[in-house]
Amino acid sequence: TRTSRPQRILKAVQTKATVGDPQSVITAIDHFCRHREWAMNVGDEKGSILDSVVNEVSPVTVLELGTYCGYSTVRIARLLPPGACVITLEFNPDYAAIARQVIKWSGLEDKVQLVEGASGDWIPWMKEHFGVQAFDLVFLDHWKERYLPDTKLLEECGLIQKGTVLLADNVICPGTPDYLEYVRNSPHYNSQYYRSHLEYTKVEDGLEKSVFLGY
Ligand SMILES: CCCNc1ncnc2c1ncn2[C@@H]1O[C@H](/C=C/CNC(=O)c2cc(-c3ccc(F)cc3)cc(O)c2O)[C@H](C)[C@H]1O
Ligand SMILES: [Mg+2]
Repeated sequence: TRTSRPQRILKAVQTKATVGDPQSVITAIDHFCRHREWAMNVGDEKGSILDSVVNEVSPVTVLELGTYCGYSTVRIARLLPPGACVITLEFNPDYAAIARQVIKWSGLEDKVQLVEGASGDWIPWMKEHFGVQAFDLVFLDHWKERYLPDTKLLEECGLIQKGTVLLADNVICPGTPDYLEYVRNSPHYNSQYYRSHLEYTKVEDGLEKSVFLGY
């Protein structure tokens, strides 16, 4: 049977990128998705905004919701200092398997903990299982209708504390209206929109950065 798009993305990495060179992995995926087949990676334009937020926060523990092929996992992990790590949740086993190989090719496996499972099942176990006190940065890029319920779950589990930064992809396209309304109207968040474009296109999209102010 035909290969899947994530399998073709992995092949592009393995033929075009250099083992142990995260930037070449990012460049290979962006080139493939811009010139061969579009795919829903955060991409280079929004990826630069993601990079600037990671550098600004200099997080020790990062949570990523929705690994997909591991593109944004590599973008985040390549900027983390020794001792810092990104826990990334992916519930589709085929995507998780591809992402593991992309992360391995980039040489960043020591900074990444890829957990195969659903956010709703794993978030309540984060403290106990991973010894996480609170996340410094959360990157939301999974099913758009899950952004709000998972944010509320993270709050309930005490995984969002004063200073935690939430960075959400696709707040315009496909859009996350209930999440946007929540973080923009809540007195507990200071929210900021970074206008950009849908990956590899001229369509408007953007990232929303929301800093938790405490209770
Ligand atoms: C209950 C499960 C929830 N918990 C979960 N727990 C763990 N993993 C989860 C959970 N829910 C989902 N996932 C995983 O995350 C990934 C899902 C990612 C979803 N992303 C989009 O849908 C999107 C669409 C467009 C787009 C824009 C314009 C278009 F025309 C077409 C497409 C652009 C974009 O940048 C986009 O990120 C992955 C495929 C999926 O297995
Ligand atoms: Mg996205």
